[in-house]
Amino acid sequence: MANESLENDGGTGSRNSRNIHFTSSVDLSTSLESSVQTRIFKIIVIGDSNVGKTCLTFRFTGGSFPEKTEATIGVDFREKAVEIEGEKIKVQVWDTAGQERFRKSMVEHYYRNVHAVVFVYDVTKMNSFQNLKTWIQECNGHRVSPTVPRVLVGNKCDLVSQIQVPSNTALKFADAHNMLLFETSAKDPKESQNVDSIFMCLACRLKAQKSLLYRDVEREDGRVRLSQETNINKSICPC
Ligand SMILES: Nc1nc2c(ncn2[C@@H]2O[C@H](COP(=O)(O)OP(=O)(O)OP(=O)(O)O)[C@@H](O)[C@H]2O)c(=O)[nH]1
Ligand SMILES: [Mg+2]
Repeated sequence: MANESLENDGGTGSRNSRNIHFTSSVDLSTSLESSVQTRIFKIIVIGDSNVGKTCLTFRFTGGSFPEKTEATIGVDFREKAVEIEGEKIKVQVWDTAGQERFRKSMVEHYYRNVHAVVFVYDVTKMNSFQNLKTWIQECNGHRVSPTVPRVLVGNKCDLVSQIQVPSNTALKFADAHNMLLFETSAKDPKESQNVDSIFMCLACRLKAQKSLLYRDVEREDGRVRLSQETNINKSICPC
């Protein structure tokens, strides 16, 4: 995947959105000094096309709802620096493509070294909820450890009159799969904090896993990819 560059940013023009670039690489030896500072948590966002994955990740990292999105091709990276109980952490969100034709060559990369998984459905589309089983199977099929935290997100709750997936049905499903359930809206500004809680809750759980390595660099094909700094959001654990 070295030097791979996918130009789509979901039409959002997000300044926090980054495509795949493994071009800014240096020898490991020259960058280790600064590598012990910040942990990076890789969180992937999975689900049917059109459920609002891009909008949710944009809301978390950019703080707003994108006016226009296009189907994600491959993956868009969005990153947010947060501070939890005094520790600076980078939350690296992988906004994946829901359409099979835009994701098939990328699936291995999605699940590789993933720290947490967010499964999204659209509360106004029963089909997107029923398809969660398939997304969970795909995740399990890629040897994602059961210890990797997973959460379930029902998006588009602002469309109250169109809701097809009852909360108690979603809750039962979440319980059965050992996941927390968030019902929210990427569009409704009043839900903004709730959207933040999805990712901050996962970051808090990951922070507690002391086994996760400290790193500011990632080995990729024998080289090292530098990560970029973004705004720091100080927070206490929302869980
Ligand atoms: N009403 C409402 N519309 C939303 C919400 N979130 C997303 N949308 C709309 O749903 C459509 C799809 O949103 P995206 O975020 O692009 O969907 P996606 O899951 O990233 O789709 P793929 O990239 O194809 O996998 C867009 O028209 C958004 O404006 C929400 O919370 N409420
Ligand atoms: Mg998308």
